[in-house]
Amino acid sequence: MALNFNRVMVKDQVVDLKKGFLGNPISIHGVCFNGKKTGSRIGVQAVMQVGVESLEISKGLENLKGVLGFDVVTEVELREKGFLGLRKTKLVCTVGPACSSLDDLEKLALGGMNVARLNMCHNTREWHTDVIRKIKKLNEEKGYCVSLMIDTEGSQIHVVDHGSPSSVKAEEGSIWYFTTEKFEGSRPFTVQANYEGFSEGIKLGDEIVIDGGMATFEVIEMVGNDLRCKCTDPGLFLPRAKLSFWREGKLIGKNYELPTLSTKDWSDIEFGISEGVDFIAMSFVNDADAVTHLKNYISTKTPKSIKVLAKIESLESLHKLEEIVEASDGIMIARGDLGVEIPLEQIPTVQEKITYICRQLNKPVVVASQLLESMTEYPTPTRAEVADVSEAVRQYADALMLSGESAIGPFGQKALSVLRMTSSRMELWSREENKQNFLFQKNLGASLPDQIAEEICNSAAGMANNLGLDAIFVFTRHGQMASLISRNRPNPPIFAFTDDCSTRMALNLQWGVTPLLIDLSDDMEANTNEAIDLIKTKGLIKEGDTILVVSDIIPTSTTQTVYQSIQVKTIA
Ligand SMILES: Nc1ncnc2c1ncn2[C@@H]1O[C@H](COP(=O)(O)OP(=O)(O)O)[C@@H](O)[C@H]1O
Ligand SMILES: C=C(OP(=O)(O)O)C(=O)O
Ligand SMILES: [K+]
Ligand SMILES: [Mg+2]
Repeated sequence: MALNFNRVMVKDQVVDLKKGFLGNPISIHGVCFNGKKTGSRIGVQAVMQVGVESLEISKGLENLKGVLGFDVVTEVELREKGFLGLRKTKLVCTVGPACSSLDDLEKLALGGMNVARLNMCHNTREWHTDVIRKIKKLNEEKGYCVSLMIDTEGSQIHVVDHGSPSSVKAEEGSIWYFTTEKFEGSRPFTVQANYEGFSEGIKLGDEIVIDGGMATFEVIEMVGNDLRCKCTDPGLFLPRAKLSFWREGKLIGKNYELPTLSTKDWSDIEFGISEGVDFIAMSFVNDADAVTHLKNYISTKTPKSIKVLAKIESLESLHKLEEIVEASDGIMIARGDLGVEIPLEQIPTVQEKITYICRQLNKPVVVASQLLESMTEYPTPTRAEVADVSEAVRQYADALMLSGESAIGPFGQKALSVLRMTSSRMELWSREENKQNFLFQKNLGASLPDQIAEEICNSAAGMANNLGLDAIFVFTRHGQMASLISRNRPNPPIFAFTDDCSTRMALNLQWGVTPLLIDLSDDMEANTNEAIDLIKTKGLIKEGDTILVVSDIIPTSTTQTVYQSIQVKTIA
């Protein structure tokens, strides 16, 4: 439901919420309804539903941001399909020129896009700002809940110019000149690379592989820093094609001399922070330190919790997988570049291993690249692509990602619906056929309350499955409890009630979790009743439905007892 009002009556005075009250930015802090004072967000809903008698004003517009309760898409899905029908696997769409209008973005949101990804490799700052504003507008004015992710360019050796804006064919035996020197207009058989040191350490006879195998060249002459090469395996140069260097069948680790985050990446990160994005995906992470460094940096720059996803796309990162997963807030399996660095036949097993480790260590994992590649051009996917998507769902990835399919393809919405339907189908099958693979439980918590939380969440998932309950309600400030339940991949949907906007947006990437914004107090009984009422008033829960309620709200005052509980409630 959207907060689609700009003005309210405050003590008989009309207040423009955008302009503020007496020159101060304002938010609705408390609302009197039927003589009873309620908190901010509950109150806001009362405003919309029945009108209010009076408002109390406090500073900061924060409370107005975001939307109470369900986002519009989940609400419709729930109404149509019931609790068990809610899709568990989350969907990420790369936004590009083919889908950047408000209308197209709304269609993707309606089609189930949970996270919009902006790849900072492409396009201008203004273009990215415009897309971010549009998505926020859809969330705030129309009640969608689409999180924002920026993806850093990373240090990669790639083609800047190969003499054409589109792809160019390299024929067997043709001679090409690789340089970093910029050239004007068209210079046939010349390729400009982005990185000065691209040819350092290269010897005669080494190979240059384009985009992980699109074409291959052999170095036949060194001309200063430039290379003259002969095409030994014909193929295509796409714009911005990636270059990798091989000797005697082995990758030469050239990328490692470059920093994980370039000057441009830092400036893009600065931009992401100032625009208040929810996730930063970091390209070419090679160790945990790079992730920790970025996370620390973000925490000094903004109070908002921005999640850092490490992209696994280098050979090096596979050697340090566990430490990288532990240091980050989530992982993206960037199969595109990974397939340049390791033999393609290893991708499926590596993917399975990464998704499993992420689940054990309780970090969300996104499977990315080429899921429905043929749909970048054609309106239907190949059978093999559908099988690949299903396999990622069977492995319990948290999320699936579209790249060119949505960014530049004319069938982006259709590709999204293929992801949606394929994942729902696989989820249903796993559940009905009892194919779920259970997790080897690894204990994560160090302190007693953390260990209790973990045990509660493991038991909650088991109980919900064994008893065939309708839904799991979890109250969570930082999202930890919700993700611990999600880690068990239970059958019923997980409704995560939080009063923190960034927690809500971060939970959008977690398997089976529907995040809802609500007013939370230290009184758990009141919280539970409010949550049930919220769903009841919408007619989405009925008498006799049985839900599991999990909470671990550590009270704000130290004199109160810590309240960690698990209850079963049958709706009266
Ligand atoms: N913001 C953008 N502006 C223009 N083109 C884009 C944008 N984002 C993505 N693209 C296009 O979509 C393709 C797929 O995008 P992406 O998933 O980011 O993969 P990659 O950059 O690795 O090819 C890109 O190659 C590029 O052609
Ligand atoms: C997702 C990936 O990264 P990017 O699109 O940024 O190269 C990938 O390499 O698969
Ligand atoms: K990138
Ligand atoms: Mg990549």
